[in-house]
Amino acid sequence: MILTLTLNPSLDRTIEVSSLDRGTVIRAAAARLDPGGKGVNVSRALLANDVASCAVVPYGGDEGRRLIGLLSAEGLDMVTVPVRGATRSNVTLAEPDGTITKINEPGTALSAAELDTIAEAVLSAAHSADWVVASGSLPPEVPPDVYARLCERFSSAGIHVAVDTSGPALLAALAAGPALVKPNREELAEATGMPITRMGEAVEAAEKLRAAGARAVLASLGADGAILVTDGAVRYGECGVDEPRSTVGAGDAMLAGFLAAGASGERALVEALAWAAAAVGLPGSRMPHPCDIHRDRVLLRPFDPSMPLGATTL
Ligand SMILES: Nc1ncnc2c1ncn2[C@@H]1O[C@H](COP(=O)(O)OP(=O)(O)OP(=O)(O)O)[C@@H](O)[C@H]1O
Ligand SMILES: O=P(O)(O)OC[C@@]1(O)O[C@H](CO)[C@@H](O)[C@@H]1O
Repeated sequence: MILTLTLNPSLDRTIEVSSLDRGTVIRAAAARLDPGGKGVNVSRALLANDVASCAVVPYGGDEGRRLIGLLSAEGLDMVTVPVRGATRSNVTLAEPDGTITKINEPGTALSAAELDTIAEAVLSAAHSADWVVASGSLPPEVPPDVYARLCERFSSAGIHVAVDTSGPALLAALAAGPALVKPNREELAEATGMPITRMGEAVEAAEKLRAAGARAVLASLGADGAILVTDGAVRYGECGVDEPRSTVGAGDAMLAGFLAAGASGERALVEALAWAAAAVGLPGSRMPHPCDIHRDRVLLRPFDPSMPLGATTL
């Protein structure tokens, strides 16, 4: 079983616009609402592919109740923790050429008592977990070492921890020795202070994250695919998408596919790339089902350090 923790979940509203003209009234072509937050999406992708998962989800206010309603309608196995502050809403503006503009609210602060309750919920749900996934940004005032402390706790109990976050929370988590981190290109650059313009720099940055404590690094590089850097091996692959609809949540689908396939080696990388590409082909932060996933489109290639990386995407 894969347990996910999302300290800062969201309602994800996707608004399709024909163009984005600042300072004008824009009439939207369509809109959709998805449950969101990185760990929540990992659990949704696992559920869609019949892999056992449970999501720990703090929620508050009308938005929080709506979030839990949407997740219940999907049939997600959850431990919900009521908190005082309202759950945030994140907005994606999607243009016809695939350009995405995303506005993420900061979320509302969690008190020390609320954090303790959430940690207890994670600890009691983790008894049957093989992996704990700590994903997404931290709400305001949450100490940056919160994922690091979870990591220490679970690693000593023999439960693997995967972390997908950014900034100080990622740096603190690295020092606690997570089994896996899943940075995107911006997070790799931010965590290492290196510009990432070529594949060789991405691998070098991933090695720095390993030197800082992560055992394996699955780095997502947008349309350029992903690298898996482990002890003694660098693997690279990509997967084309016929008609990209939304990259939002593609990294979460990638992490879910990787864990579902055993979290190591080529097979897990193929699965990660196939799930991520499938998510890119779906609107909003919809997670892929088996019928959306095409493993035969994945190409694993020898890694070329001089390969330039394209423009970054969200
Ligand atoms: N335009 C694209 N075409 C094909 N595959 C893509 C494209 N964009 C993303 N992907 C796939 O999705 C994976 C994850 O994308 P990205 O690096 O943008 O993750 P992310 O920033 O963590 O996403 P999110 O935080 O929204 O989940 C990439 O490694 C790649 O495999
Ligand atoms: O603000 P964070 O926590 O970094 O990211 C939150 C978020 O952008 O991540 C998911 C996609 O990965 C969305 O469902 C959600 O809106």
